[in-house]
Amino acid sequence: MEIAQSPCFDASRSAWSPAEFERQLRAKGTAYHIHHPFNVRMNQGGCTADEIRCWVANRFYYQLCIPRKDAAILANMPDRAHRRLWVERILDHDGYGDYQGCAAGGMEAWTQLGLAVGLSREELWSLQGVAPAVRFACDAYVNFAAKAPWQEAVCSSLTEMFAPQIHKDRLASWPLHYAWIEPEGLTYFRSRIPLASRDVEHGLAVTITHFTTRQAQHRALDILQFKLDILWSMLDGIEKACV
Ligand SMILES: O=C(O)c1cc(C(=O)O)c2c(n1)C(=O)C(=O)c1cc(C(=O)O)[nH]c1-2
Repeated sequence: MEIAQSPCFDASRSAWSPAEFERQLRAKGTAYHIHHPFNVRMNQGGCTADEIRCWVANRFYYQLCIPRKDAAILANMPDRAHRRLWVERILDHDGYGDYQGCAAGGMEAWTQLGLAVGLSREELWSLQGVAPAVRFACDAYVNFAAKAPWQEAVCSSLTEMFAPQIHKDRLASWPLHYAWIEPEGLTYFRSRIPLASRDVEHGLAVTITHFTTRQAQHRALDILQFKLDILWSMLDGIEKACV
């Protein structure tokens, strides 16, 4: 898949230091979907119950795609040490073992969110309410992860640098604005905060080690922008389908 290239940079300039490269990656947070009008309105309490249900049902497709894209990356990773770290991401979402407690996994936690907002398990898992634009956006992420060199796919996961804040915002604002949602329904958001930070530590280490010329570092920024665009497009699709 072709990633759009940022317009003007001088490839002959020397590489950024790791610290400056990380700063440049983190600066991409200004384009995170935390700033999307639908997300802003949702966190300000402006959504109806139907709009919240619609967002939860559509976002479930993203939840479903994350372990599939992580499995695709795992398959492309030649190195055992990286695979040992990466496999945790799949288990985080799919769950493992006897399905008690945390082992139930993120998709089950998202299902509990669905139940808390008034969706049935069947409605959620049937994917009936998923808008085509949301499917296309999520599928683009899975396809990119399967086809790109694994380090590029790892780089595309770095939007997780910005995810703890979006989860914290929901934990702070939803109980105030949407008191009808049982607090246990918000467990998914709470659970992701430490996991996202752990994922980012590995993702940043891979990215900083792999993209070592100025040209490559710009490529990493373009990949991150591609993933930011996926998340933004998802919310565009959700806004169109749900409002
Ligand atoms: O709720 C959100 O806004 C949000 C965003 C993102 C993200 O930035 O990609 C992830 C998640 N949540 C999330 O829960 C999650 O498990 C996750 C995994 C990944 C990834 O790219 O591997 N992103 C995200």
